[in-house]
Amino acid sequence: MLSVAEAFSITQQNLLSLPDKTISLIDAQGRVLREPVSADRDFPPFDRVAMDGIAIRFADYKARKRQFRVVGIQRAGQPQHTLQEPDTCLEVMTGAMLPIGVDTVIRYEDIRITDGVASVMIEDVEPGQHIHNQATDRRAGDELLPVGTYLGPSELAVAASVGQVNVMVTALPRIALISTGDELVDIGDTPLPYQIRRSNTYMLRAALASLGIQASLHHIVDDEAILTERLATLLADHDMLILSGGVSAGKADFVPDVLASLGVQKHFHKIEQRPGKPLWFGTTPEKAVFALPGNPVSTILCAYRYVLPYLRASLGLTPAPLRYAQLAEPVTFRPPVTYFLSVRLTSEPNGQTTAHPLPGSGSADFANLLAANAFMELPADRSEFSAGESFQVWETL
Ligand SMILES: Nc1nc2c(c(=O)[nH]1)N[C@H]1C(S)=C(S)[C@@H](COP(=O)(O)OP(=O)(O)OC[C@H]3O[C@@H](n4cnc5c(N)ncnc54)[C@H](O)[C@@H]3O)O[C@H]1N2
Ligand code: MOO
Ligand SMILES: [Mg+2]
Repeated sequence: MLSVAEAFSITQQNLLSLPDKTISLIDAQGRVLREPVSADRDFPPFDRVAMDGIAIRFADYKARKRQFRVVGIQRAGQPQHTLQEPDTCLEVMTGAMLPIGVDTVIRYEDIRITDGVASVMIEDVEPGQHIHNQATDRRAGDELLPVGTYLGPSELAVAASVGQVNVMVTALPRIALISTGDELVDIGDTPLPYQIRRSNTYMLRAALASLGIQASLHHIVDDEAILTERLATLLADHDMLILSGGVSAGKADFVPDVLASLGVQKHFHKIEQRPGKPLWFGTTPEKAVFALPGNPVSTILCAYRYVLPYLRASLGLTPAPLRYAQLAEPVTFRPPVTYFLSVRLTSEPNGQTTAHPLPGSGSADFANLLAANAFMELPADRSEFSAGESFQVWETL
């Protein structure tokens, strides 16, 4: 059976190849950039006044001059003015171009203007103060957003400022989320004693929404012929299928055989891990299929540990930064497989992240996920884990 690292690496070597798409910047929140965005002008594009007040020649101030006749006003959004005569000043507004002939700004709070003459009240004026000089931050032509950038609020602001009305991003994959199982009824139905409402596909849809993906929801009963027919259609209409249930050893666990019969090449089935051991992954030349174990804790673990990193990489995003936390209490886990322990992460005043174990009652105990907010990955080659030891965590945000 495969280790977690081996299974993960197989998924990452068989990514979806997704086309580029040009979309309006207003719709680009959460998308992944496919062409670099560069500065069309310097940042800032001119010597920019940074405080409301007056602009003077520092040489006048240095020569003990403290009173300046106000000869005009330079507002933001106006062409650049010029200060002609010595011992005069211009009022200047934040965001305006610094006028020609001045080099220092003094705030309104530090002057008094009486009868058109500004008197400087402070003695610590520095040359060039309160001016945000042209090109201090970035230069015209600098690459601002490389390919693979996730477009969040700051990135969209920068793209907007350089005139990117449209951006080229990775097209989102069309994904079908499919629950399987005769015991599962619609959430609007009242289950009979031997039935439950399906929940995994709702959980998966929410997890995928973090990447901007709106997956469709489907349900298929445990009938091999029906499963074959429905999966054939869903496969034809989507880039990726994510199934839940029907991948273990039961009499109704038809999913692996049906996927094989549809020409989906199996890359692996089963990983040395708990929960989520029966995870199945396969591809066709253009599509991918993850068949996740049906127990809800297994489903979500496999989604966050394999499926989301797979989608991130397929979209061209850099991997999410690794996260670690310190165990709050000792943990014992005997089987020689990787144990994904449900934990609640808390952040300490010293900056450390602590993981409080919430083992729950097994991989069907999805109510336990309400208190937990991450899985801690405890390595397979040990069974004792001490308080204070640090291990990788996968947040289930
Ligand atoms: N003899 C063995 N039995 C089992 C093994 C094994 O290795 N040998 N593996 C166990 C493990 S581990 C898991 S995990 C489960 C995986 O089962 P399946 O993927 O085949 O899933 P099902 O049998 O269809 O269902 C399992 C469980 O999950 C519930 N479920 C399924 N889908 C949903 C859904 N959409 N929403 C909510 N709950 C769902 C289902 O009702 C079952 O209770 O197998 C073990 N058995
Ligand atoms: O993988 Mo199963 O999730 O241990 O119950
Ligand atoms: Mg089963």
